[in-house]
Amino acid sequence: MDRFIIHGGQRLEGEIAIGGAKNAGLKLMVAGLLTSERLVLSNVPQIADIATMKDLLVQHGIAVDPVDGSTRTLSIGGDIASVEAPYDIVSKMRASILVLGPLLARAHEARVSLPGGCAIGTRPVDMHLKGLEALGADIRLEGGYINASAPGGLKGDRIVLPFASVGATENLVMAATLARGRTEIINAAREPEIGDLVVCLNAMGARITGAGTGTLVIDGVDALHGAHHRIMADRIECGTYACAAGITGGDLRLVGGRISDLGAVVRALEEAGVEVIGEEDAIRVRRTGPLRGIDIMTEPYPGFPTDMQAQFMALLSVAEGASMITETIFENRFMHVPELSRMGARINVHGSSAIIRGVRKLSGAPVMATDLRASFSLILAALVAEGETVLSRIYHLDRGYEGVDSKLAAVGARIERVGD
Ligand SMILES: CC(=O)N[C@H]1[C@@H](OP(=O)(O)OP(=O)(O)OC[C@H]2O[C@@H](n3ccc(=O)[nH]c3=O)[C@H](O)[C@@H]2O)O[C@H](CO)[C@@H](O)[C@@H]1O
Ligand SMILES: C=C(OP(=O)(O)O)C(=O)O
Repeated sequence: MDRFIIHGGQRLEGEIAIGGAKNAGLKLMVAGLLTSERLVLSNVPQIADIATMKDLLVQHGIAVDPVDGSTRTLSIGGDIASVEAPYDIVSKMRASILVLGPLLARAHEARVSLPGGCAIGTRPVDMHLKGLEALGADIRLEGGYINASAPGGLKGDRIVLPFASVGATENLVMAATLARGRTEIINAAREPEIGDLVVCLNAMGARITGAGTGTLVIDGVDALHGAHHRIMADRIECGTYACAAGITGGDLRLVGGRISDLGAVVRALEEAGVEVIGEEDAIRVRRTGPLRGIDIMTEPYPGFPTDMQAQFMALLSVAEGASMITETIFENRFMHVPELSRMGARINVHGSSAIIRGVRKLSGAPVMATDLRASFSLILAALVAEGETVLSRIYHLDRGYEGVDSKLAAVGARIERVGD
């Protein structure tokens, strides 16, 4: 298993290219299930989750072909040969559950493994299932699988989500594109990745309005057709490297990053003493003064994203004064705390809140990645720690960050990937 060896103390300066968004790209690939024509996606990030999604689509009989020899552009489409999403793929990547709605919509049946919990929480899928039932699906849980069918096709309805779930909104919006009549999703999630999905679905012939608001209205159509779509820039990758500039007192241009997608992250950076400047097709992030402690609460978009919580925990570990971070989205998303503490951070967790008392310095240590964002928080801490940090289990990072070592090394970090 590969590890990162990081020597702290370097100020980061230069440019980092922000790639296509994992959390948009995965759902956009799934949208390829909705048409027999080709959906061509560009700006595809080269990360493990995208490769897993390719395996899943291929298992359904859908072709996923590189365009002009490059896997940065994928041509997706074909006839559905199997409606089963097996346990070995779904257990690797929870976003696999998103094939359920599209399979039901196009093939009128689906057999999808239940994803189960993961390191950050139990993550049930009850809202996905109830919403699909409202659209007329018959759903039975058997042997760890969701067996779903809608022999006469899905039928539009009004669905009120009890919580603005990103995945449930995406599953239902995709299912509703091919349902008969009108579907309304009330309390829909407003994350920019859903907006990106809606743009693509509409380019494929869907009729969806309300993206970015809490109500999505979908008028079903008989069939979707092929389209070309460029995957939006990854706002979480962008926010993560913004934290790298902030924690090292550096100056980074994050090329391709969009300030409007960062929302509450910009405010939090500024309050903490990090300057954020929007440029044409880039965001410049720099810090010249001290880092200041702040309070953060994670919330659905446009609130502060849970996917940036761990990175801010690292940043605030070396800020002046105390900070409080409250995690409201996932019940177990503080696994980075014991690892950051091993590097000298002073953090106490009380239920869903963590109190962080800033320290003057962190020290390098052997630490372990536990999930995707937690892993990056340890890299951020390592960038300013005295001495050497060895980060193991970096397969978590490979799920969602492309070329972490090369991107960081190019702006001055001392980071090296080593195998066993
Ligand atoms: C691949 C992808 O895009 N993942 C993102 C997506 O995950 P995901 O789509 O899984 O997140 P959700 O918004 O659905 O989950 C939010 C909360 O709702 C709960 N819930 C969700 C569905 C359901 O049927 N029942 C239920 O109780 C979850 O357990 C969690 O506590 O949004 C999260 C919240 O912004 C991000 O952290 C993830 O990075
Ligand atoms: C939690 C995340 O992803 P997933 O929903 O795929 O686990 C994430 O991207 O931080």
